[in-house]
Amino acid sequence: MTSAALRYTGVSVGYQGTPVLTGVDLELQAGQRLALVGPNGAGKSTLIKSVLGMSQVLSGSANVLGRSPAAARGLAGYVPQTDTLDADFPVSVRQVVMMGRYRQLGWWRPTRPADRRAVADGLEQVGLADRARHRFGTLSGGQRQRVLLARAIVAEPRLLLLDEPFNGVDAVSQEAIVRVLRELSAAGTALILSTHDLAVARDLADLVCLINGRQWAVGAPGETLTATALRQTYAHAAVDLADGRMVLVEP
Ligand SMILES: Nc1ncnc2c1ncn2[C@@H]1O[C@H](COP(=O)(O)OP(=O)(O)OP(=O)(O)O)[C@@H](O)[C@H]1O
Repeated sequence: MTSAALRYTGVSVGYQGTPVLTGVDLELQAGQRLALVGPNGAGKSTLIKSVLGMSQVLSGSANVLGRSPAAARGLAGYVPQTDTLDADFPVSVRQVVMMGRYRQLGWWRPTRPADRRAVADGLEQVGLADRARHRFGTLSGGQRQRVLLARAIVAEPRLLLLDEPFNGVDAVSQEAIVRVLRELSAAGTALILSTHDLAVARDLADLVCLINGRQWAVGAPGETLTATALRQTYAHAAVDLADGRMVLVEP
């Protein structure tokens, strides 16, 4: 039997020895899509970073692709929030995507035909084949997000983490990203994405994890995106379920 893509048992994560999120119990199998949902400062990015070895696991047992997060470093794919990147970075779209091949290639080696094919396929998959020669910084936010997704895809990770991939993304880019994520999970990639959008979580995820300083719930969207669980997690926000829609309302 192959090991789970991710298994966290009683995990606390944080920085410099101080926890920001506690009580995390998660198990994710190949091909499953997990949405992390919670308010600003809930610990979504910190949890994602813990999988990548970029924040600390302070207690409990954390297993990533059958290893400790430190030993799994570089194995999981990562699509960061685009607003954390320097858009003036003087590189072409193709060069950004090629960076995803460096782990397999070694950055000191010339690219091989297989790498160039993978980059072309990755750009095709996210619908940006015609932008390959463009400068990364000239693209829109949604297009840049799709380029970063292509960069992650070409590394062929078994586990892919995406930090708020739909932030500031228009409907066309969102649709393109959702389609690619569905294709990836159908091919066996396990996905973890953070989002503030409850409709995205409901429609895209097999599992939803509600967090806010601690884990409040994990399970299928129908079990977790309930008024009671969302009120607990968001504390200050009311939840209006009128018309079957779930909306977070500031008091
Ligand atoms: N490098 C860091 N060092 C110390 N504390 C940090 C660091 N990064 C984040 N934090 C703190 O950890 C807590 C959780 O932040 P995190 O970014 O994980 O939340 P989030 O759920 O992703 O929020 P948002 O929705 O606003 O992106 C916050 O209180 C934040 O100030």
